[in-house]
Amino acid sequence: MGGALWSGWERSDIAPSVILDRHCASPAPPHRVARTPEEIPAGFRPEFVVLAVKPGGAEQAVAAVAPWLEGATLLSVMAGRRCGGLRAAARAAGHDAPVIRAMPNMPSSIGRGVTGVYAEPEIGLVRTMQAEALMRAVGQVAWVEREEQLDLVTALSGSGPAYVYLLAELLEQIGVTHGLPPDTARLLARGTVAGAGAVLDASATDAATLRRNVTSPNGTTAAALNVLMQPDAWPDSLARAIAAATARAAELAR
Ligand SMILES: NC(=O)C1=CN([C@@H]2O[C@H](COP(=O)(O)OP(=O)(O)OC[C@H]3O[C@@H](n4cnc5c(N)ncnc54)[C@H](O)[C@@H]3O)[C@@H](O)[C@H]2O)C=CC1
Ligand SMILES: O=C(O)[C@@H]1CCC=N1
Repeated sequence: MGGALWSGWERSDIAPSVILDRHCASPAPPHRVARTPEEIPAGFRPEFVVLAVKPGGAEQAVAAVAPWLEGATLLSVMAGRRCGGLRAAARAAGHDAPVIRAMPNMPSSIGRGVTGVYAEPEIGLVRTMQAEALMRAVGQVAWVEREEQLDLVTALSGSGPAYVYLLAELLEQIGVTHGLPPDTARLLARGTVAGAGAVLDASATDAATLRRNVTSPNGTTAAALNVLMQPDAWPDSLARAIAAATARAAELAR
């Protein structure tokens, strides 16, 4: 995810930055990569320190970047991990860094992400605007008022691209199972998901109306939707999936 965000930030006019990751390719100057904290230039004073490690690595990562936290805001994209816990980790490392949490998603890598953002109440306007600008560089932004709402955002849009890819995967598999050549099934499945997404993007029409526009009375779509829209079919399985992901985000907080 850090790489996806970076690809957007690199295209924008972000101030000189240092990426700390053993696995990162070298960015274009004036940005640079550090394989270890020791390689971060002395005197570097970042306005934001972005945490994009796995949630379980938060404490270790905060400790590693502690020397650069003075005057900086922590911007975490980690699922679950709460502002309070991250702030405590920063305090334990010697700095009382304010925390903003963002939950982006993978289309951020092509500037088409959607990000839910939450800021601690005492975060000032300048930092709020800066965080918004960072996330707008990779797509659309929606602020949430309560931190726990980010768990639902994580389940809905953070993980959401995986649900859409699963749909493409299953359509392709079913096409092959029922006799289409694999290349044809792949083209049709991917093209359908991508094309339907593009229409959603290009139109202000709500999704239910777009669905109805495809659905001829007594036609093929109606036959399929009669299966998918049964209360115990997609409405139930998707609701349970989102609930499971939301609960997992809350677990990660602990
Ligand atoms: N993958 C996704 O679509 C999304 C992920 N996230 C969040 O982003 C975070 C990262 O997830 P992924 O990118 O999927 O994981 P990943 O495993 O692909 O990337 C983590 C990166 O952190 C680096 N790293 C780990 N510990 C480090 C340390 N102490 N110092 C420097 N670098 C370190 C690793 O080398 C790796 O490149 C997670 O907290 C996840 O919840 C949030 C939104 C979407
Ligand atoms: O699966 C995860 O935990 C992360 C958070 C949202 C997308 N990937």
